[in-house]
Amino acid sequence: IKDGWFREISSQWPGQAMTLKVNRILHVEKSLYQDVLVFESETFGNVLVLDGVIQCTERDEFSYQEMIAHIPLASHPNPKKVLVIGGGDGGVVREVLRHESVQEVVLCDIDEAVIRVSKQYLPHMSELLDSSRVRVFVGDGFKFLADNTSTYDVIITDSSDPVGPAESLFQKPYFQLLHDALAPGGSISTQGECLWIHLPLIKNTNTMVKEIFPVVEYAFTTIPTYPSGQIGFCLASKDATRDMRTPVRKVEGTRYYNEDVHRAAFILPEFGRRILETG
Ligand SMILES: NCCCCCc1nc2ccccc2[nH]1
Repeated sequence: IKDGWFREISSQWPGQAMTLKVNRILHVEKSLYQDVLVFESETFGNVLVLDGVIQCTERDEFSYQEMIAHIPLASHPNPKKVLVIGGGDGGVVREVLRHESVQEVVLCDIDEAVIRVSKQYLPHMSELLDSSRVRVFVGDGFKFLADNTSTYDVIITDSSDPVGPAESLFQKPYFQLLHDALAPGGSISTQGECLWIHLPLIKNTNTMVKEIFPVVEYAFTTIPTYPSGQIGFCLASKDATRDMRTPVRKVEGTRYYNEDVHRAAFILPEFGRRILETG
């Protein structure tokens, strides 16, 4: 942070950097896994930063949390058990609980510092982590998945980027574990990076996931504080007949997501469609 501005400089997006005006620094910590920073921004509320990368801001987090949750959930006929890997801020859990069919949400995040800091500085994201339908585990998602096969109707991987603690969550063994932890007819969504920045990574992930799942799709949302103002999702289903582009249930109380936005999220610009939807 220099002259009152936070700059998101990263080798993942060379030559560009999102900058946010800082009112005051709220928390600085080196956890077991990453550097944790929370600051109060001038126009985006409180901001959570992990290893120098913006994870969420109070003003625009709902776009990402709603889309990563409701695309797999609203297109699933009857989701009862949901698992969230990562997402220690609690935003995805808040969205999962909007589905009345969901009986239990389990959250597994490797870093207790993210959960603790989110409870303190991101109340509108973390408050439902204490809901009676929610169980929170601190640990490695790999181990958790291996210990819980054929269990979940939807698994959402709300990870940071493939640099640091989340690196392994973008590789084939992880997607095989996801597949095996799903109940029949289960679906997944994962933080899938941005077409403007990570197209080769997205292509490789798409190809790799197609070797494991019969249905694989990519969708994206707009979000001002992620690099290039967009972020996407890798979506897949064990059910070869699942149409993840079509919501089969309405979702109440959202600020970004609706059934038309759901469908529109899969419509890619030509440079993305050409790479992802052909062989
Ligand atoms: N450069 C884009 C990063 C996207 C990160 C999405 C995200 N935001 C999070 C907040 C807390 C824990 C895990 C998270 N995963």
